[in-house]
Amino acid sequence: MKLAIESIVARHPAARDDAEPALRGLSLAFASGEQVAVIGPSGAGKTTLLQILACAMPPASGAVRLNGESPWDLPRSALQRLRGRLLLAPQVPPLPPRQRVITAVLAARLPAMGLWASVRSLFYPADIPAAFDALEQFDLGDKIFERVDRLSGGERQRVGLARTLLAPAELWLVDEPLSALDPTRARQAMQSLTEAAHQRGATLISTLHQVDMALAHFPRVIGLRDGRLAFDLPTAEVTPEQLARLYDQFEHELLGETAPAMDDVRPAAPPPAVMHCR
Ligand SMILES: Nc1ncnc2c1ncn2[C@@H]1O[C@H](COP(=O)(O)OP(=O)(O)OP(=O)(O)O)[C@@H](O)[C@H]1O
Repeated sequence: MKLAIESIVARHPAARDDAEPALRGLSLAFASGEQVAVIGPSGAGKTTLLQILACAMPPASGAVRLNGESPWDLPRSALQRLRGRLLLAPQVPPLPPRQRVITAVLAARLPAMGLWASVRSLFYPADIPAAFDALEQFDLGDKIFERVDRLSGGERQRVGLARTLLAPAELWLVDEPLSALDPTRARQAMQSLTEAAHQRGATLISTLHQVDMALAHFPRVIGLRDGRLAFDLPTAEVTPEQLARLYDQFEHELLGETAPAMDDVRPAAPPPAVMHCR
Protein backbone atom coordinates (compact mmCIF):
# COMPACT_ATOMS: atom_id res chain seq x y z
CA MET A 1 0.00 0.00 0.00
CA LYS A 2 1.35 3.46 -0.88
CA LEU A 3 0.46 6.42 1.25
CA ALA A 4 1.01 10.13 1.58
CA ILE A 5 0.19 12.94 3.98
CA GLU A 6 0.29 16.65 3.15
CA SER A 7 0.57 19.52 5.62
CA ILE A 8 -0.94 17.48 8.42
CA VAL A 9 -1.83 19.22 11.65
CA ALA A 10 -3.04 16.79 14.34
CA ARG A 11 -4.51 17.47 17.78
CA HIS A 12 -5.55 14.85 20.29
CA PRO A 13 -9.15 15.33 21.39
CA ALA A 14 -8.12 15.27 25.06
CA ALA A 15 -5.24 17.74 24.64
CA ARG A 16 -5.41 21.05 26.52
CA ASP A 17 -6.74 23.94 24.42
CA ASP A 18 -3.46 25.81 24.73
CA ALA A 19 -1.31 22.74 23.86
CA GLU A 20 0.70 22.80 20.64
CA PRO A 21 -0.60 20.33 18.02
CA ALA A 22 1.06 16.89 18.16
CA LEU A 23 1.88 17.20 14.43
CA ARG A 24 2.53 20.63 12.94
CA GLY A 25 2.32 20.70 9.16
CA LEU A 26 3.88 17.32 8.34
CA SER A 27 4.18 16.08 4.72
CA LEU A 28 5.50 12.60 3.86
CA ALA A 29 5.11 9.93 1.17
CA PHE A 30 5.71 6.18 1.35
CA ALA A 31 5.98 3.83 -1.61
CA SER A 32 4.31 0.42 -1.63
CA GLY A 33 6.51 -2.18 0.10
CA GLU A 34 8.81 0.44 1.63
CA GLN A 35 10.34 -0.06 5.10
CA VAL A 36 10.79 3.10 7.14
CA ALA A 37 11.81 3.82 10.74
CA VAL A 38 10.51 6.89 12.57
CA ILE A 39 12.70 8.16 15.40
CA GLY A 40 12.77 11.20 17.66
CA PRO A 41 12.61 12.10 21.34
CA SER A 42 9.63 11.37 23.56
CA GLY A 43 6.65 13.51 22.61
CA ALA A 44 7.95 14.17 19.08
CA GLY A 45 4.68 12.89 17.54
CA LYS A 46 5.75 9.41 16.39
CA THR A 47 2.69 7.57 17.73
CA THR A 48 0.40 10.34 16.50
CA LEU A 49 1.85 9.95 13.01
CA LEU A 50 1.03 6.22 13.06
CA GLN A 51 -2.51 7.00 14.27
CA ILE A 52 -2.99 9.44 11.39
CA LEU A 53 -1.67 6.92 8.84
CA ALA A 54 -3.90 4.20 10.35
CA CYS A 55 -6.99 6.42 9.93
CA ALA A 56 -7.48 6.00 13.68
CA MET A 57 -7.67 9.75 14.15
CA PRO A 58 -8.68 12.45 11.65
CA PRO A 59 -6.25 15.34 11.14
CA ALA A 60 -7.28 18.85 12.21
CA SER A 61 -6.14 19.96 8.74
CA GLY A 62 -4.18 18.58 5.80
CA ALA A 63 -4.67 15.59 3.52
CA VAL A 64 -4.19 11.83 4.00
CA ARG A 65 -4.10 9.46 1.00
CA LEU A 66 -3.96 5.68 1.12
CA ASN A 67 -3.55 4.13 -2.32
CA GLY A 68 -4.69 7.47 -3.71
CA GLU A 69 -7.94 7.48 -1.69
CA SER A 70 -8.81 10.09 0.87
CA PRO A 71 -10.03 7.93 3.78
CA TRP A 72 -11.99 10.63 5.60
CA ASP A 73 -14.06 11.33 2.46
CA LEU A 74 -15.12 7.67 2.13
CA PRO A 75 -18.48 6.33 3.30
CA ARG A 76 -18.25 4.62 6.69
CA SER A 77 -18.37 1.07 5.29
CA ALA A 78 -15.59 1.81 2.77
CA LEU A 79 -13.49 3.37 5.56
CA GLN A 80 -13.96 0.19 7.62
CA ARG A 81 -12.86 -1.95 4.65
CA LEU A 82 -9.80 0.25 4.18
CA ARG A 83 -8.92 -0.08 7.88
CA GLY A 84 -9.17 -3.87 7.45
CA ARG A 85 -6.25 -3.67 4.99
CA LEU A 86 -3.89 -2.12 7.51
CA LEU A 87 -2.61 -3.04 10.93
CA LEU A 88 -1.73 -0.67 13.76
CA ALA A 89 0.31 -2.60 16.34
CA PRO A 90 0.42 -0.61 19.59
CA GLN A 91 3.42 -0.67 21.90
CA VAL A 92 1.54 -2.76 24.47
CA PRO A 93 -0.57 -5.29 22.56
CA PRO A 94 -4.16 -5.41 23.86
CA LEU A 95 -4.19 -9.13 24.69
CA PRO A 96 -7.07 -10.41 26.84
CA PRO A 97 -5.30 -11.74 29.98
CA ARG A 98 -7.04 -15.13 30.23
CA GLN A 99 -6.78 -15.91 26.53
CA ARG A 100 -4.43 -18.62 25.22
CA VAL A 101 -1.51 -17.39 23.14
CA ILE A 102 -2.77 -19.31 20.09
CA THR A 103 -6.16 -17.58 20.21
CA ALA A 104 -4.53 -14.19 20.67
CA VAL A 105 -2.24 -14.74 17.67
CA LEU A 106 -4.92 -16.09 15.35
CA ALA A 107 -7.16 -13.14 16.27
CA ALA A 108 -5.03 -11.18 13.78
CA ARG A 109 -7.01 -12.89 11.02
CA LEU A 110 -10.44 -11.86 12.32
CA PRO A 111 -10.79 -8.82 10.03
CA ALA A 112 -10.69 -11.16 7.02
CA MET A 113 -13.16 -13.70 8.49
CA GLY A 114 -16.92 -13.83 8.51
CA LEU A 115 -18.82 -13.56 11.81
CA TRP A 116 -19.46 -17.31 12.20
CA ALA A 117 -15.85 -18.27 11.40
CA SER A 118 -14.64 -15.60 13.87
CA VAL A 119 -16.81 -16.91 16.72
CA ARG A 120 -15.87 -20.52 15.94
CA SER A 121 -12.14 -19.66 15.93
CA LEU A 122 -12.39 -18.47 19.54
CA PHE A 123 -13.29 -22.02 20.60
CA TYR A 124 -11.52 -24.12 17.96
CA PRO A 125 -8.25 -22.50 16.76
CA ALA A 126 -8.31 -22.97 13.01
CA ASP A 127 -4.68 -22.92 11.92
CA ILE A 128 -2.34 -24.13 14.66
CA PRO A 129 0.66 -24.64 12.28
CA ALA A 130 0.47 -21.02 11.05
CA ALA A 131 0.28 -19.70 14.63
CA PHE A 132 3.21 -21.93 15.63
CA ASP A 133 5.32 -20.74 12.68
CA ALA A 134 4.63 -17.09 13.50
CA LEU A 135 5.46 -17.64 17.19
CA GLU A 136 8.65 -19.52 16.29
CA GLN A 137 9.84 -16.42 14.42
CA PHE A 138 9.98 -14.78 17.84
CA ASP A 139 11.25 -17.83 19.73
CA LEU A 140 7.88 -18.44 21.39
CA GLY A 141 6.69 -21.72 19.81
CA ASP A 142 6.74 -23.43 23.23
CA LYS A 143 4.26 -20.87 24.62
CA ILE A 144 1.54 -21.53 22.05
CA PHE A 145 -0.96 -22.95 24.56
CA GLU A 146 0.12 -20.76 27.49
CA ARG A 147 -2.26 -18.21 28.95
CA VAL A 148 -1.40 -14.59 28.09
CA ASP A 149 -1.39 -13.48 31.74
CA ARG A 150 1.36 -16.01 32.49
CA LEU A 151 3.79 -14.36 30.05
CA SER A 152 6.45 -11.78 30.82
CA GLY A 153 6.12 -8.23 29.38
CA GLY A 154 8.68 -9.03 26.70
CA GLU A 155 6.94 -12.29 25.76
CA ARG A 156 3.64 -10.44 25.41
CA GLN A 157 5.28 -7.90 23.18
CA ARG A 158 6.65 -10.74 21.02
CA VAL A 159 3.17 -12.35 20.86
CA GLY A 160 1.96 -8.99 19.53
CA LEU A 161 4.63 -9.15 16.82
CA ALA A 162 3.75 -12.75 15.91
CA ARG A 163 0.20 -11.52 15.51
CA THR A 164 1.40 -8.91 13.03
CA LEU A 165 2.81 -11.67 10.81
CA LEU A 166 -0.64 -13.30 10.55
CA ALA A 167 -2.59 -10.13 9.85
CA PRO A 168 -3.99 -9.95 6.30
CA ALA A 169 -2.71 -6.37 5.99
CA GLU A 170 -0.82 -4.50 3.27
CA LEU A 171 0.34 -1.79 5.65
CA TRP A 172 2.01 -2.55 8.99
CA LEU A 173 2.23 0.40 11.37
CA VAL A 174 4.21 -0.77 14.36
CA ASP A 175 4.66 1.39 17.46
CA GLU A 176 7.82 0.81 19.52
CA PRO A 177 7.96 -2.96 18.93
CA LEU A 178 11.16 -3.47 20.93
CA SER A 179 10.54 -1.41 24.09
CA ALA A 180 10.32 -4.47 26.40
CA LEU A 181 12.97 -6.65 24.72
CA ASP A 182 16.63 -7.20 25.57
CA PRO A 183 19.15 -6.31 22.80
CA THR A 184 19.51 -9.88 21.45
CA ARG A 185 15.78 -10.52 21.27
CA ALA A 186 15.25 -7.03 19.84
CA ARG A 187 17.67 -7.75 16.97
CA GLN A 188 16.01 -11.13 16.23
CA ALA A 189 12.53 -9.61 16.38
CA MET A 190 13.42 -6.76 14.04
CA GLN A 191 15.00 -9.20 11.60
CA SER A 192 11.87 -11.40 11.58
CA LEU A 193 9.54 -8.44 11.19
CA THR A 194 11.41 -6.80 8.28
CA GLU A 195 11.92 -10.13 6.47
CA ALA A 196 8.24 -11.05 6.81
CA ALA A 197 7.11 -7.62 5.56
CA HIS A 198 9.48 -7.93 2.62
CA GLN A 199 8.23 -11.43 1.68
CA ARG A 200 4.61 -10.27 1.97
CA GLY A 201 5.24 -7.02 0.03
CA ALA A 202 3.72 -5.11 2.97
CA THR A 203 4.67 -1.50 3.63
CA LEU A 204 6.31 -1.35 7.08
CA ILE A 205 6.51 1.85 9.13
CA SER A 206 7.87 1.45 12.63
CA THR A 207 8.55 3.97 15.38
CA LEU A 208 11.64 3.14 17.38
CA HIS A 209 13.40 4.47 20.45
CA GLN A 210 16.49 2.37 19.65
CA VAL A 211 18.29 4.49 17.07
CA ASP A 212 20.87 1.74 16.44
CA MET A 213 18.04 -0.65 15.45
CA ALA A 214 16.55 1.93 13.10
CA LEU A 215 19.91 2.44 11.39
CA ALA A 216 20.70 -1.29 11.21
CA HIS A 217 17.36 -2.60 9.89
CA PHE A 218 15.72 0.15 7.81
CA PRO A 219 16.82 1.71 4.51
CA ARG A 220 15.05 5.02 5.27
CA VAL A 221 14.86 6.93 8.54
CA ILE A 222 12.55 9.82 9.42
CA GLY A 223 13.44 12.06 12.36
CA LEU A 224 10.59 13.90 14.09
CA ARG A 225 10.88 16.58 16.73
CA ASP A 226 8.10 18.73 18.23
CA GLY A 227 5.65 17.43 15.62
CA ARG A 228 7.82 18.60 12.73
CA LEU A 229 10.09 16.87 10.26
CA ALA A 230 13.74 17.10 11.31
CA PHE A 231 15.01 14.89 8.47
CA ASP A 232 13.87 12.20 6.04
CA LEU A 233 16.88 10.39 4.62
CA PRO A 234 18.29 7.14 3.27
CA THR A 235 19.93 5.53 6.32
CA ALA A 236 23.44 5.83 4.83
CA GLU A 237 23.05 9.63 4.80
CA VAL A 238 22.05 10.05 8.46
CA THR A 239 24.98 11.67 10.27
CA PRO A 240 25.90 11.67 13.98
CA GLU A 241 25.43 15.48 13.93
CA GLN A 242 21.82 15.13 12.72
CA LEU A 243 21.13 12.58 15.46
CA ALA A 244 22.74 14.81 18.08
CA ARG A 245 20.52 17.74 16.95
CA LEU A 246 17.41 15.54 16.92
CA TYR A 247 18.02 14.38 20.49
CA ASP A 248 19.48 17.67 21.81
CA GLN A 249 18.56 17.79 25.54
CA PHE A 250 17.25 14.21 25.28
CA GLU A 251 20.70 12.58 25.03
CA HIS A 252 19.71 9.82 27.48
CA GLU A 253 17.14 8.62 24.87
CA LEU A 254 19.75 8.60 22.09
CA LEU A 255 22.09 6.61 24.31
CA GLY A 256 19.35 4.09 25.00
CA GLU A 257 19.10 4.67 28.73
CA THR A 258 15.52 3.47 28.84
CA ALA A 259 13.47 1.20 31.04
CA PRO A 260 14.90 -2.28 31.70
CA ALA A 261 13.90 -5.10 29.34
CA MET A 262 10.71 -6.84 30.46
CA ASP A 263 11.52 -10.26 29.08
CA ASP A 264 12.33 -11.65 32.49
CA VAL A 265 9.74 -9.65 34.38
CA ARG A 266 6.75 -11.83 35.02
CA PRO A 267 3.46 -10.72 36.51
CA ALA A 268 3.65 -10.58 40.29
CA ALA A 269 2.53 -13.82 41.91
CA PRO A 270 -0.56 -13.47 44.10
CA PRO A 271 0.33 -13.09 47.79
CA PRO A 272 0.27 -16.39 49.72
CA ALA A 273 -3.04 -17.13 51.39
CA VAL A 274 -2.85 -16.65 55.16
CA MET A 275 -4.27 -19.65 57.03
CA HIS A 276 -5.42 -19.14 60.61
CA CYS A 277 -5.45 -22.30 62.75
CA ARG A 278 -7.48 -22.30 65.92
N1 LIG B 1 -4.19 10.85 24.15
C1 LIG B 1 -3.60 12.05 24.15
N2 LIG B 1 -4.26 13.12 24.63
C2 LIG B 1 -3.67 14.34 24.64
N3 LIG B 1 -2.43 14.59 24.19
C3 LIG B 1 -1.74 13.55 23.69
C4 LIG B 1 -2.28 12.23 23.65
N4 LIG B 1 -1.36 11.40 23.11
C5 LIG B 1 -0.28 12.18 22.83
N5 LIG B 1 -0.51 13.47 23.18
C6 LIG B 1 0.44 14.58 23.01
O1 LIG B 1 0.84 14.64 21.65
C7 LIG B 1 2.23 14.88 21.55
C8 LIG B 1 2.88 13.79 20.71
O2 LIG B 1 2.72 12.56 21.41
P1 LIG B 1 3.13 11.17 20.75
O3 LIG B 1 2.65 10.10 21.68
O4 LIG B 1 2.68 11.15 19.35
O5 LIG B 1 4.72 11.28 20.79
P2 LIG B 1 5.80 10.12 20.67
O6 LIG B 1 6.92 10.68 19.85
O7 LIG B 1 5.18 8.87 20.18
O8 LIG B 1 6.27 9.96 22.18
P3 LIG B 1 6.84 8.64 22.93
O9 LIG B 1 8.15 8.34 22.27
O10 LIG B 1 6.99 9.12 24.34
O11 LIG B 1 5.82 7.55 22.77
C9 LIG B 1 2.77 14.97 22.97
O12 LIG B 1 2.89 16.31 23.31
C10 LIG B 1 1.71 14.32 23.80
O13 LIG B 1 1.63 14.90 25.07
